[in-house]
Amino acid sequence: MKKQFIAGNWKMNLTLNKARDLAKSICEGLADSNTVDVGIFPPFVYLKDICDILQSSNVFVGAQNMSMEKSGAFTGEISGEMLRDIGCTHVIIGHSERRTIFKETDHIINSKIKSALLNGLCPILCVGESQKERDTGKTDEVVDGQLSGSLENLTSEQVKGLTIAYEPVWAIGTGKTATPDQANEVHACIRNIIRKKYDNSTAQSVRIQYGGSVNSNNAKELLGQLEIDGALVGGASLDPDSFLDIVSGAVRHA
Ligand SMILES: O=C[C@H](O)COP(=O)(O)O
Repeated sequence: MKKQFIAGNWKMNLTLNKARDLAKSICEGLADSNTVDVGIFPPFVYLKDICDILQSSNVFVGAQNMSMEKSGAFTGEISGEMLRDIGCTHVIIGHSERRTIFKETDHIINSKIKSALLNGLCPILCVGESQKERDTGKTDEVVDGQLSGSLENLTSEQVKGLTIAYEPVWAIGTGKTATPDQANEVHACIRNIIRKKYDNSTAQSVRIQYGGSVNSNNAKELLGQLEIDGALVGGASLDPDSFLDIVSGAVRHA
């Protein structure tokens, strides 16, 4: 039985005090729940504070991005070693906003995943198609290409430790969620791609989250789908009640 994984991506939001309050509210609201994995992904500058607040809780803390480089003259960058050093356990890699606004390629994403793993961080790899790609029937092809490039030269053991977030670009921040059937179908396709590239046990071990306008009204049905192992939540993760409601919709699939 796989535990579902609900992650809150705070993106570039909040002030330090609001970030601290949100982390505390989430932690208190979860109490001792260990039937679901929960992680939050604050902006870089708040990470150390939030790691300290949550250090004896069961909430994971991760970054929204990291450098593919180890160290050195890379002004403005943050390394995997730095994230690990302050207590992060996870990192989001290849979010569609990184791919489109910051022009991150699958090659860069692949290097970042390798660097995250070398530093003991668990990556959440994001993939997903644009509206145009969906409309022209290219969803499976796009996701396959993103996975092939991003996972290049990774071993089955490494892939087993990954979380993949399927985030259709057209559903991010738009209020237009994929239907449970649409999401489940692409998740099954992603698992099949992993099965072909690796093997069945790798495909079954990897957790696949859905992301894109998840909220407290639609989470339960999405999370009830057989191929959906969690959610990567943006906007709704900034409100503790909404985020905790989403967490309470998590289930365990056999
Ligand atoms: O990382 C989270 C996703 O981009 C989803 O964001 P959203 O829930 O605001 O649509």
